[in-house]
Amino acid sequence: MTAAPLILALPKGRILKALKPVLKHTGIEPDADCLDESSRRLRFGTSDPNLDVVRVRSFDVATFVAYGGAHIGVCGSDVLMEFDYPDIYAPLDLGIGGCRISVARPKDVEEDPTTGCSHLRVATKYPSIARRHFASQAINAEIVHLNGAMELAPTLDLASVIVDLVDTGSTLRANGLVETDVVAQVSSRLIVNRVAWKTRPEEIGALIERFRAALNEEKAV
Ligand SMILES: Nc1ncnc2c1ncn2[C@@H]1O[C@H](COP(=O)(O)OP(=O)(O)OP(=O)(O)O)[C@@H](O)[C@H]1O
Ligand SMILES: O=P(O)(O)OC[C@H]1O[C@H](OP(=O)(O)OP(=O)(O)O)[C@H](O)[C@@H]1O
Repeated sequence: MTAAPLILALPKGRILKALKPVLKHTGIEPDADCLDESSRRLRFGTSDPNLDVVRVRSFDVATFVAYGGAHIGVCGSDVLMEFDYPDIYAPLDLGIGGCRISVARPKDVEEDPTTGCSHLRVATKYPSIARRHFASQAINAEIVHLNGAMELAPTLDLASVIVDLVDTGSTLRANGLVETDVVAQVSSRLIVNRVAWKTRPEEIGALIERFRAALNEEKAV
C-alpha cells in the first residue's frame, strides 16, 4: 500500500515570500498558484508526488503540525514559543523572518510603567509569552489580547505597555513608542510533528536534509 503524501504547511505572508528562494533550492516545486496568494486554493500538489503543500495563516502552522494535520511546516519561533506544543520538533533554523519580541512603552511617559509594579496591563498578540515574561519579574500581567495595531494600545489607554514583534523599529517610532526590553530573538524554523518523525523517519529525514542542503546552497550563492 502506498502511503499518503507528506503534508508541508507553509505560512501566508512575509515568511512565504522569504521562503521562496529556499524552496527553489530544495527542488520542491509547488503548483504555480501556491506561491500566488490571490489564489483561493489551500492545498497544492508539488513536483514530488509524495509531497503536498497546505497554505495557512502563519499563527496556525504550528497548530496544523502539532495535531498531525501536516507532518512538517515552517513557522516563526515566536509562534512556537507562544504555543509551546510538546508534539513539535524544530530541527532547523531557516535564517529568515528575523526579528525580536520586545516590550515597548510610550516615549513621552517619564517613568517606565514596569518599574516597581506588581500588576500591569499589557496589549499583545502573545498572551503566554507576555505572561511568562512579566511573571519572571514578579509582575502579574493582565492581558489585552489584540491581533494587530498593538502600537495604538498605550496611547488609547488600553494598556501601559505592549509586547510585540520589532524588526527595524520603524513601527514603534511612527507611533511614539520606545523598546524597553527584548524578550526573545525570532527566526523561522522548519518544524516536524513528533509522531510523523517516528513513523516515517526516512521520508521526513530526507525532507529535512533537502532544506538543510538548500540553506547551504543559498549561503554559497
Ligand atoms: N517585522 C517583521 N520582520 C521580520 N519578521 C517578522 C516581522 N513581523 C513578523 N515576522 C515573522 O513573520 C511571522 C508572520 O508575520 P506576518 O506579519 O506575516 O503575519 P501575521 O500578520 O502575524 O499573520 P496573519 O496575517 O495571518 O494574522 C511572524 O510570526 C514572525 O515570525
Ligand atoms: O520594527 P518594524 O520593522 O516596524 O516591524 C515590526 C512590525 O512588523 C509586524 O507587523 P506587520 O508588518 O506584519 O503588520 P501586521 O502585524 O499588522 O500584519 C509587527 O507586528 C510590527 O508591527
